[in-house]
Amino acid sequence: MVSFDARSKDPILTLQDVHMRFGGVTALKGIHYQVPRGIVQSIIGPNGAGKTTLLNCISGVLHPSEGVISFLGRSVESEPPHRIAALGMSRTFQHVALFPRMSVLENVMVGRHVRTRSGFWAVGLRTPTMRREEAAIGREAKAWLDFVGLADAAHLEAGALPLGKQKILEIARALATDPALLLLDEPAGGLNARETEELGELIQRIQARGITVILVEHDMNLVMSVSERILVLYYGQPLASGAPDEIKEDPQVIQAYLGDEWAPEEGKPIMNGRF
Ligand SMILES: Nc1ncnc2c1ncn2[C@@H]1O[C@H](COP(=O)(O)OP(=O)(O)OP(=O)(O)O)[C@@H](O)[C@H]1O
Repeated sequence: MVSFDARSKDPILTLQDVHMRFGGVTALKGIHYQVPRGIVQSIIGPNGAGKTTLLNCISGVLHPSEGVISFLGRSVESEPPHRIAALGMSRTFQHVALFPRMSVLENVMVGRHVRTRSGFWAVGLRTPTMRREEAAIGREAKAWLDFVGLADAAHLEAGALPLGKQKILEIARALATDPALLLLDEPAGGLNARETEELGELIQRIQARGITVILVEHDMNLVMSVSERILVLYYGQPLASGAPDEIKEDPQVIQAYLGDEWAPEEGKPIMNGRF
């Protein structure tokens, strides 16, 4: 078992003995882990290793069968997703989940409403207070679109954007909740090399704003370039944890991913493809 002490004494997220069972399948088998504030923490592992299940447990989409998950010092393993979001955790999904008929700007405004008193649908009543709040939400949503580089697309229908831009829009919507912790589930899936590079830059700018990022991703170039620390999951258990250079050279990780016959030649990068 890999147990990792946080560098910081005040981790943003702590997992203690987290198990997740689906009938006869045990997707997570006793995860102990801590994520320090302010880092980009990646979670990698072969298909079926339990990465998405772990994100779902952290964000309240699933409740773990056993174990404790603390976010900002508070146990959240039994909380519903909206309450966890209100505490300052936000996420994107592996498959884009936007409102395709709404504009790009409106999609971000929906994210922002997590933080407001009136709520998205109540705005339809249009009292003066709500109108003021709505105008402020619009300004903040525009600022986030600007931040991710989608300001020019603000009034387009979200469903009309190419996939790469829809994925960035999902990130803008997640950021609009003002998260302390942002979970990204395979954000590079379906992106081309240039878009993936831009995504990497965006993740670094998000981190520079003080937001902790947990990244689940198969694109190893992206993972290696943005992560401060990487957790490798294998059959529902942590196999290794460390800085990118340590993970690249970890024989157990190489074996888990590639098998002995794919061991790299001396001096060549190990993880430079998609798994
Ligand atoms: N709702 C579910 N019901 C039953 N089994 C599930 C469910 N969700 C996940 N599993 C199983 O749990 C294990 C972990 O799945 P998970 O999707 O978390 O892996 P992953 O590492 O995210 O994989 P990928 O890289 O392919 O997305 C797999 O064996 C999967 O079949």
